[in-house]
Amino acid sequence: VSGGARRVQEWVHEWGLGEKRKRLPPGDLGWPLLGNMAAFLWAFKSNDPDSFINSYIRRFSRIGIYKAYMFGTPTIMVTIPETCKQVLMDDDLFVPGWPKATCELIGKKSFVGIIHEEHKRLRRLTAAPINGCEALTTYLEFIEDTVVSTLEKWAGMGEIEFLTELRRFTFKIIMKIFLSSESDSIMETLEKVYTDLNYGMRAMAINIPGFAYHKALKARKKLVAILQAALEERKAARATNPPPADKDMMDRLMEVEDENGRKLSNEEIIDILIMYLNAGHESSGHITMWATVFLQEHPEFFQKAKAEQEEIRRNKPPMQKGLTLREVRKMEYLSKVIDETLRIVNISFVAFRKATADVYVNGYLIPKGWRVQTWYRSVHMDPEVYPDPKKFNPSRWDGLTPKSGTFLPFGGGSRLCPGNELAKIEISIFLHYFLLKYQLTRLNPKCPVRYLPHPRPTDNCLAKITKIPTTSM
Ligand code: HEM
Repeated sequence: VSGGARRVQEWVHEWGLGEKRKRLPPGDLGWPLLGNMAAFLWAFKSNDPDSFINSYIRRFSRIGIYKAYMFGTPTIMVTIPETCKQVLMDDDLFVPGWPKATCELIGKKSFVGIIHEEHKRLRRLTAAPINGCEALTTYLEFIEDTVVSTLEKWAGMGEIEFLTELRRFTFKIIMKIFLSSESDSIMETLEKVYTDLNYGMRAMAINIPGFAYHKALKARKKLVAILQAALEERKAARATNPPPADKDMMDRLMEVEDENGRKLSNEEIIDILIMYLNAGHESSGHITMWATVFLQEHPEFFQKAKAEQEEIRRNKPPMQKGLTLREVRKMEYLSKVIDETLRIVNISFVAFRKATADVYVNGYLIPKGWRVQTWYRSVHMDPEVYPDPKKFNPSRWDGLTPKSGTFLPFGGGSRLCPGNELAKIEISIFLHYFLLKYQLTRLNPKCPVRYLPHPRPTDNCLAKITKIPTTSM
């Protein structure tokens, strides 16, 4: 950045810090207004997204904390396990600080906009019915039936967009948990609208026709209208009928009261649903696709993973119909495949926080009110933590228990993903049935990858799923 432009940016944003500004970490605030977004977008639109953080490491060494100007605000980026951990574990000094686009699209009353006790209460209410052992056992059969019938269907379909189909599959599962009594047509409409919402999530908040954010705002309006209608219908039904015995998450959210007897407003329920339905299908859909693709590209890992699943099938008691949670938890090698996929794909490459007071990390100042980005991606792609990081190698997990802060695919601290167990189970069950019976043939195996908002092949993984003729179930 030219000296003059840099000085203007620094003067505007750092002057108020007085002498303390000397304690800021190294870096620069880039160009006025744009900041460092051009460099970030350049890297993430190329085939080497890591070149963005690597340029800081090259210039200032691997200190794990740099200053920049991102998404319209001065930002401190933390990029190594030690600095990320310090930010993630301190709920008082760091609260969520997502860019405007994310907050507006996911909703201010969702978890991105609430903190401390309110956040804890709504997490308690919503996390156990998703991730608890009892809940997972309940969902297992539904997931399994869906996997078996979906794979069967795909095998008869010829060419499919594998990623698009997988997102439909994971959406079906999250709908079952959250809105089980809604119709298939609502589900289909919601799923389509979510694609537009998602593309706007990591975009600049430019509300002009033609920009991703504009389209995504329209998508949000549609989602709100659909969920509002569903909510009102349920409220009307409850006025005359007793509450249903079989509750989904919308029912739970409608019933919950705080210690003063206050119920959640429609707006709160809708924002929480929009957040969960989005977070609950995008990432798992993408990771399932990548795990399948990586296995198919590496026959030696495919065979090893398949042998484990065959062993599980052989040892199943003859009267037992489906898989049990215990069996899924015994899939040791498959779990390494999934962890390695999570590490290398980095679906959530970064999370956003805001400092509530001046705080020092590794001796450097994070000023009150500045944004903080925890770069999960650079932790996972750090050769000091994971040698040869670009190589997909499930065996790197043999005998390895990752040190705290070194493996953050689901984040950490109080914001740790509440769907992590559910996601792993969905992916494991899918791979179990896929490995036993099917294969994937991509039409464009060398198709370029787009990294924003999530890494995906630009053709959404056009492929054929076919039965492997020699295997019998
Ligand atoms: C492979 C799949 C998934 C990945 C990689 C993933 C990743 C993450 C990450 C990294 C975070 C933390 C963000 C932060 O630090 O602020 C997060 C939060 C969250 N995830 Fe997931 N997730 C996955 C699946 C799911 C599923 C299946 C659900 C729903 C059932 C879900 C619901 C959420 C919610 C609601 C949050 C916000 C938590 C909070 O702020 O308290 N995720 N996820």
